Amino acid sequence: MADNLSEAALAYHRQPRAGKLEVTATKPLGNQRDLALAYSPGVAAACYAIVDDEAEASQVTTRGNLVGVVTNGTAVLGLGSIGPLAAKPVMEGKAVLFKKFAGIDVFDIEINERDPEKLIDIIASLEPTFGGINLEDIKAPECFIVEGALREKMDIPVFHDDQHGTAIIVNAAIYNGLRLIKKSVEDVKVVCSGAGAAALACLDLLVSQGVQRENIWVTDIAGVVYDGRMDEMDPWKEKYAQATDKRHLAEVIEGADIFLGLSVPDVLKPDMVKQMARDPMILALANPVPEIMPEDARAVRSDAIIATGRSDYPNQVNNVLCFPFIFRGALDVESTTINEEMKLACVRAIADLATIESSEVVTQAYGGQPTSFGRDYLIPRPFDPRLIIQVAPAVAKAAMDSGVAKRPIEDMAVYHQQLSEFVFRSGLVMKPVFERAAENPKRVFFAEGEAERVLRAAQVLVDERLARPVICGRPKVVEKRIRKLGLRIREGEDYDLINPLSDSRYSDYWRLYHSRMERKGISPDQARTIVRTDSTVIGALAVLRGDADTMVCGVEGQYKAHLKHVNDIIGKAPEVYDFSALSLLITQKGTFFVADTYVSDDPSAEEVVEMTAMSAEAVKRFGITPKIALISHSNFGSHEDASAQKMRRATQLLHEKYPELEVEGEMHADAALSEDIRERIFPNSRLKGAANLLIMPTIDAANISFNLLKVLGDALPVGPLLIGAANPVHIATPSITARGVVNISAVAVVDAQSREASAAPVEADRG
Ligand SMILES: NC(=O)C1=CN([C@@H]2O[C@H](COP(=O)(O)OP(=O)(O)OC[C@H]3O[C@@H](n4cnc5c(N)ncnc54)[C@H](OP(=O)(O)O)[C@@H]3O)[C@@H](O)[C@H]2O)C=CC1
Ligand SMILES: CC(=O)C(=O)O
Ligand SMILES: [Mg+2]
Repeated sequence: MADNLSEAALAYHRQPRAGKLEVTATKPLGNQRDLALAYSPGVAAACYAIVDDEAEASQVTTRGNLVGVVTNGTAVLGLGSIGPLAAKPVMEGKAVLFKKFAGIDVFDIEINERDPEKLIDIIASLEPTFGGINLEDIKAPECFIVEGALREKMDIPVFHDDQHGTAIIVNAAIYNGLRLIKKSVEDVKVVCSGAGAAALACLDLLVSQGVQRENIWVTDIAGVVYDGRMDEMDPWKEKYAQATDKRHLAEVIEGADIFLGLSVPDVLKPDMVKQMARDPMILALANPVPEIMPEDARAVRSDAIIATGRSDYPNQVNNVLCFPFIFRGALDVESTTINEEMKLACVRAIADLATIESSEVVTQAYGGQPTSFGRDYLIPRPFDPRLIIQVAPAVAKAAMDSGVAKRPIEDMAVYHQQLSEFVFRSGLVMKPVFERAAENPKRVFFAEGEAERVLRAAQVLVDERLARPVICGRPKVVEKRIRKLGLRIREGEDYDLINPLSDSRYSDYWRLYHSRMERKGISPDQARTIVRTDSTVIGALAVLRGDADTMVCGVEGQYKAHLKHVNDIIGKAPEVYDFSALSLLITQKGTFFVADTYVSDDPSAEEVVEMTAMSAEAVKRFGITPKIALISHSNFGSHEDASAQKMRRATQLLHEKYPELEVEGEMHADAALSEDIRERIFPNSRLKGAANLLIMPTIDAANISFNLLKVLGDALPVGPLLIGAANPVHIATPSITARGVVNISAVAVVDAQSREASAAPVEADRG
C-alpha cells in the first residue's frame, strides 16, 4: 500500500473520532414519558409480547434488521491470522458497508477463540440477538466445520461471506467474461491459487454451474493438490486433487482459460501468464495485494481480462457486491437460511445488471468514467444503486419459491418501490407524480440536450414511460454521447431531436420570436441569430407553438437569463403578477417546500399572497396537503418593522381570500416546524402540526435557508419549480443531477397534463 494511502487510512480511522461506527437511537428520548416507554416500566410490554409470541421480536426490536459480523481473526483479508482485535477495523468496515448499501444494522463481534467447537457454541448462543450471522475471515478448514454446524443449529441465515459472497461474485464475473470471449463453461480449464475458504467455495459453485471437475487444477502453499498428497491436506481440498506428477503452479498453468487467485500476493508470474490460453481471464483476488498486479499481466498479455478485489482497478470482484444485498433479501422475508437457490438468484441478478448501462451515480462515484458492459466492466460497481433494487428482490423471491421464507413478501411491486425509496429518497414524494406522468406522458423539450445528465435522464424517462424527450442539440454530438454513456435511446423511436443549426422550422421559429420581441428592440437579424444560438429560446418557442408540451432548461447557465427568455416568449399566466420559484427538500424528517428561492427579491404582501396560493396548488400535485407557514424574524406580532408587517398583512389577506388554506403567520421557523413551540406562544394557530410549505419574506431568506437545510440536513432537493408561467416550463439550476432532471421532468409532465385544456398553441405562421 502506498505510504500516503496508509497515512490517509490511519487519519480516516482516527479522526475526528476513533473508528467508523456508532449506535443511534431511532426513537425520541427527550422527556420522562419517552423514558417510561423506552425503558422501565413500559418496555415490559414489549418483553411480554415476545414471551407470548417469539415472532414479535422482529416487530418490537431491531433484531429483524440486525446482522452479526463475526470473526475470530484467523484469515483477515490476505493479512493472515492477525487475531480478533486487529480484525476489528475490517469488521467495522463490513458493518459500514452493510448499512450504506443495504440499510442493515450490524454489531461486529470479534471472538478470541480458535477452537471450532467452542466457536460454534459461542456463536450459536447469540441467536436471540440477531436476524442473521455473517461469518467473516475465519480460516479454512475450520470455517467449513463452523459454518456447517451453525447452519444446522440456527434458525436464521448463517453465511460465511468469504466462501459464498466471494463465490457468488466470482461466478457472476466468470459467467459474464465467458459470454464476452465466447467460451463454453464446460470446456474451460481453471487454475486456482489457494485452497482455502474463498477458493474452494468458488470452485464448488463453478462446478454446479457446469465447469468440469477434471478441468480444475488447485495449488496452495504446498503446491499442486494431487492424489495421495499428505502435506497440508483436508477433505475439502481433497475433492479437487488431480492424478498428476505436476507439483507447481508453473507446471499446470499452461493452456488455462481462467486463473483464480484467492491466496497471497505475487504468486502468478508474467511468464506463467504468457502460457495461458487465448483471452485469458485473470481473477487475482487476494486483498489488498493481488496474485499479480494488473499492469504486469497486461504487459505480457494484451488480450487478458483482468479482475482484482481492489477498488482502484477496473473489475473489482469483491464480496461487497453480494453480502449487503443477499442479506437484505433474506432478512426481508425472514428467511431461515441462505440456500443454493438464493445464491444462484444472486449470481444471475448481479451478472445481468452489468449488461445494462450504468447510472450517473455510479459514473460519478468512479471519477466520471462511463461504464458499459465489456472487458473492463464485467460486473457492476459497488456504488451502483441498482444493486439493491435488482438483487434483494431476486434473493427474496428465491427464498419464497424454495420454501424458506417465514414472512413472504405479499406485493413484490411494493417491495421494489421500498427498495427504490431507500436508494433515491425522492421516490416516496415523487411516486404520485411519476404515476400521474406515466398515465399520459408528454413531450418534454430539453434545452441542454447535449448535457450528459440530460441524456441519462432521457433514458430513465423513456424506460419508465414518463415522457417523450425532445432533445435540442447537434445530432452528431448527441449520438456520440449516447453511445459513450452506453444508453439505448434512439432518435425517432424514443426521442425527437431539434438541431439548432439546421431545422426546417427555423424560419417559423425566428418569425414567431421576432413577433414577440419587435417592440423590445429586437431586429429581424437579431431574432435570426438568437433563435439559432439560444436553446432556451427555441424551447420556449417550441412550447408556445405546441411542438413540445413543456420545457426543462437551466441545467447550464444562469437562472435569471433563462427566466428572461421564458418571460419574453411564454410570459406569465393570466392575472399573475410575477413568477416565483418553489424548491422541494426531501429530508430524513419529511418533505418541505420553500418559496421563493430564485425570482422575487423582496415580494410585496400581495405578491406573497399570490406566491403562497400558487405554491399550495403545486404542493397538492404531489398528493400532499399544504400546511403553510409565513416565516419571519417576528413571531406573531413580536416585531413591528416593515418585513414583519408585510408577512403579517399577507397572512391576513390569505385568511380573507383563501379561507380554505391551512396557513398561519408571521412566525419563526422553529414555530413553523414544531407545534409544541408554536402552541406555547400562539395556541390559536390555524396551522396544526408541522408546516410543509415555508413562505419566506425575501429571496435571501428563502435561498439561504434552502441551501443550509440541503447541506446540513443531508436533504435531497427537487426543482426549483417555476410558478406562474403561462405555459408549463421549469428552470433547473446547474447543480442538478440526472435523477434531479428526471424528477423535474416528471413534475413538468404533470404540469402539462393539468394545463392541457387551457394551453392553446399559437398558430405557427403568426408573425
Ligand atoms: N476479493 C474478494 O472478494 C475476496 C478475496 N479474498 C482473498 O483471498 C485470500 C484467501 O482468503 P480466505 O480463503 O478467506 O483464506 P484462507 O486462510 O481460508 O485460505 C488461504 C489460502 O491461501 C493459500 N496460500 C497461502 N500461501 C500460499 C502460497 N504461497 N501459494 C499459494 N497458496 C497459498 C493457503 O494454503 P493452505 O491451504 O496450504 O494453507 C490457503 O489455501 C485472501 O487474500 C483474501 O483477501 C477472500 C475473500 C473474498
Ligand atoms: C473481501 C474479503 O472479504 C476478504 O478479502 O477477506
Ligand atoms: Mg473476508
